[in-house]
Amino acid sequence: MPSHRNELVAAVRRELAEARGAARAVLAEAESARGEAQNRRRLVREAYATCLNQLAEARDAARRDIQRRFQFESSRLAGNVRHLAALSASGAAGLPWRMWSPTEPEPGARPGLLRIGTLTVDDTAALPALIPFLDAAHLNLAGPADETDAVITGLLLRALGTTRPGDVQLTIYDPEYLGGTLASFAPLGVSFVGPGSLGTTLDELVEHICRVNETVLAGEHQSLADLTAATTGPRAEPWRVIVLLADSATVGELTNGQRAQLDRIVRTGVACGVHLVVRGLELTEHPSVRRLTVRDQTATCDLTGDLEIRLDPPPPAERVTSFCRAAAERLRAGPPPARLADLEPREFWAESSAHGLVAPIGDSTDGTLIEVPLGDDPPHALIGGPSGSGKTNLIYAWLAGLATRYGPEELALYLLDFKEGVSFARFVPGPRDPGWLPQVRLAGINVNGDREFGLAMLRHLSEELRTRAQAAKRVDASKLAELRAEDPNGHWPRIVAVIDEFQVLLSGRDAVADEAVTLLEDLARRGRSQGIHLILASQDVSGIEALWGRSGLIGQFTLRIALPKARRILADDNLAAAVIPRFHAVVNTQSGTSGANQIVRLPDAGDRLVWRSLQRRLWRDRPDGCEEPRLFDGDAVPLLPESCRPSGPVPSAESPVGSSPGAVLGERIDVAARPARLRLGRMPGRNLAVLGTRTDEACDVLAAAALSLAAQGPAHFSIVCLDQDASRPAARLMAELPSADWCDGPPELTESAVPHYVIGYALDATADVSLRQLLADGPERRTHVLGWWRSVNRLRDSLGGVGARLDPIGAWVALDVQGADLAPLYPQPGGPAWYPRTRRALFFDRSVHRTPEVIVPYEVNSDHT
Ligand SMILES: Nc1ncnc2c1ncn2[C@@H]1O[C@H](COP(=O)(O)OP(=O)(O)OP(=O)(O)O)[C@@H](O)[C@H]1O
Repeated sequence: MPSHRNELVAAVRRELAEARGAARAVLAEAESARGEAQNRRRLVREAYATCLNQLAEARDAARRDIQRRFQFESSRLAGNVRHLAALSASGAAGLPWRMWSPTEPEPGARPGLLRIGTLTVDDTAALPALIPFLDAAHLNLAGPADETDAVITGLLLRALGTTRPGDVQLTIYDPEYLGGTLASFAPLGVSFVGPGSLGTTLDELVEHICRVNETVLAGEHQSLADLTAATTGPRAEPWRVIVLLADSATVGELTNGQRAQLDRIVRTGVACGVHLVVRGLELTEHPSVRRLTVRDQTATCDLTGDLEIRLDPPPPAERVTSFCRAAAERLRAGPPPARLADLEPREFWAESSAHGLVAPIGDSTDGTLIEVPLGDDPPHALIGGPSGSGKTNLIYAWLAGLATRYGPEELALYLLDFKEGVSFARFVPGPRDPGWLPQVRLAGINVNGDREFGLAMLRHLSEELRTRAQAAKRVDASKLAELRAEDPNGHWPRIVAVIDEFQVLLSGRDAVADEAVTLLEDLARRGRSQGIHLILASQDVSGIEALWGRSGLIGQFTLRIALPKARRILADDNLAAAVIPRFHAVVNTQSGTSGANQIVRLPDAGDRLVWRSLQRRLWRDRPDGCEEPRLFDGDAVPLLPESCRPSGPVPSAESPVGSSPGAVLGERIDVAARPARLRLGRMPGRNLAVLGTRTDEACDVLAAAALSLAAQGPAHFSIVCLDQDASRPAARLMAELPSADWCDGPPELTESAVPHYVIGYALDATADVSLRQLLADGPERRTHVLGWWRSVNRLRDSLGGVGARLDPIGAWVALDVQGADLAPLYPQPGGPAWYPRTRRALFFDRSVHRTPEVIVPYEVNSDHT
């Protein structure tokens, strides 16, 4: 039994021990789970805290970013708004009062907005608060009278300061103070309306609106603003601004009729330039009414919604008074003369010259531009005025008007100035400005000594006239418009040739003057129908007298422009030129008859910078292939062209240039600036004598001849230099020639496989007889002498002395030798008409010339070594 009990106890103990063990295990497990859970909780807590921190940081960063972007965007937008505001309310429309001064409006520009104060949006810097007025709105103000009146004073001053004197007519109705409120505007000729006259004033305005609609706009334009934008010149009608400073009594006194008239003005006034500025009275609802409520130096406007406008202080009273006095003074003096920019059209190069050229040169006293025509009638113009009267300035103004209207396809300009000046140099590329006036084909400056260049230009135009006449004949056209219609792909611009001080060309009873008159007569007579127009200007009565003697010529110049004190330009009984003031001109398209005068005020067109910026605009727009103009500068010495130097590969003996290579002697005075050449064939007399004592020029002529011959094919040169002064240029020439000998005297005549040229400096210093043989027999054996003799007599001595024949000298270039001294070398008795000029030479080749030709010896070495 006890053992049974013991077993039971043992079993219970065992079970208990097991149970305890199991419970312990469970406990341990639970403890470990709890630890784990606690650990997780801690981790989660920590993660949560980190997350919260990160989120806070991210939120802060995002907020900072948003704030930065907001600030950037808002300051960018504010900058844009400020920029737009500066454009919309420029100058007097927007400047603060301490810097304020009136601004002259651009011609045809629409009025902008007017500043009344500033706006602050969030924390951006203050923006200008602008409101529309002229050509845009009526203004209806509400608020205390003194504050609204201050706003009205500022607005009126800004509106008047941005328009021309007289462009705004002001009417003020001020029943309370009888005009006292805005009295500082009185000098402008303001109409002050008394309490009993409001009805009449409103009736008049309604009448005015009817008249503008009926006669000025006449159904063609929606508003005066559109009409002004579509035309040049002053505004067709001034703006009418009516300021109604109403009080409670006025409101009660307004009759139904007056109210109805006011409503009509509200509806129709803006398009006709009639604007109301009303305080103390509610205007009827209309899109053109802008409402402003003023209180405590601030305002709200229906345009800016709830944004508060901080109002500008009113303009200082003395500023208003001084402005009004100055404006009244300007009004009395009339509008200022047009500026060069006022002559520009709205759109450049939009005109066709098929039927003529029309361009303004200035304005009349009322500011209307005066246009000058050139075409079939009148075809040519004569400008006259004493020195300093403004002829050049007038030509500049005319050219500006033409060059901005007609592109290079429509107009070609040939400009020649015989004055000792460079008036036309600005139109061609120069060291400071590579641009040019795209219409200019040719410009001659410093031409006073080179009448031959005038002649060359006339010959060129005459050639153009012939080409046009032939083209017109082919298509049976009798004038340029018809030729252009028949040949739309042809290039037939109108040509305008301006010759300043043209009398220089006609002075002197010589061949140049004779030929010039003949060519001028032909161009004047036939140029009309072929689109070639002449503008001749002169200060010298004798020049004009020269024309009067040729009725065939003067009769074609039906457009006359006389500057102050010009004589003989207008008809004898037309005295207008004697009485016009400075910088004015009489334009007369009826050959100067009295009764056909138009008086023009000329703009100042001489300012180089203004011209340069205009020309740059035109130059940038030049069409592809627009060539640089040819410039002839009488004071410039042309350089021997590179193509006339043997620096490149010289043609070989197998490809000779021909049997008579051409020696280049100088530049011809012609439109194409071609080199003058002397052909040296195997014929007797094919030698050249350079005559005169100007060593430098003689050396240059010989060097140009030799180098150009060497550039044309294989040749051998013998250099003979008998004058110490010429030894340097001679040595330099020798160094540049591919095949040359230095000889102490004229070489013997020998057979030569290639042409042999003897270049002789101061050949009159030798009595060597071999020279005579070279001259006489050389050319047929391909040996030619190109020599310099210091006088014709010495040349004769070289050829055998008194009685010697000069036949071996077939061509000569004379420098400082008088025409009479050249008689022995010239076919006509008495010698050519030639008066030596610096850097000019007379070239005569017996075998080609009928009369000698003036050339400009090239400078061969620009460094003068
Ligand atoms: N409309 C004008 N407004 C202002 N200045 C002008 C005007 N016309 C000419 N001038 C000035 O008067 C001066 C003389 O003008 P310009 O050279 O055109 O006269 P000109 O008749 O060609 O004289 P000249 O024959 O002696 O060369 C210049 O200084 C020029 O700037």
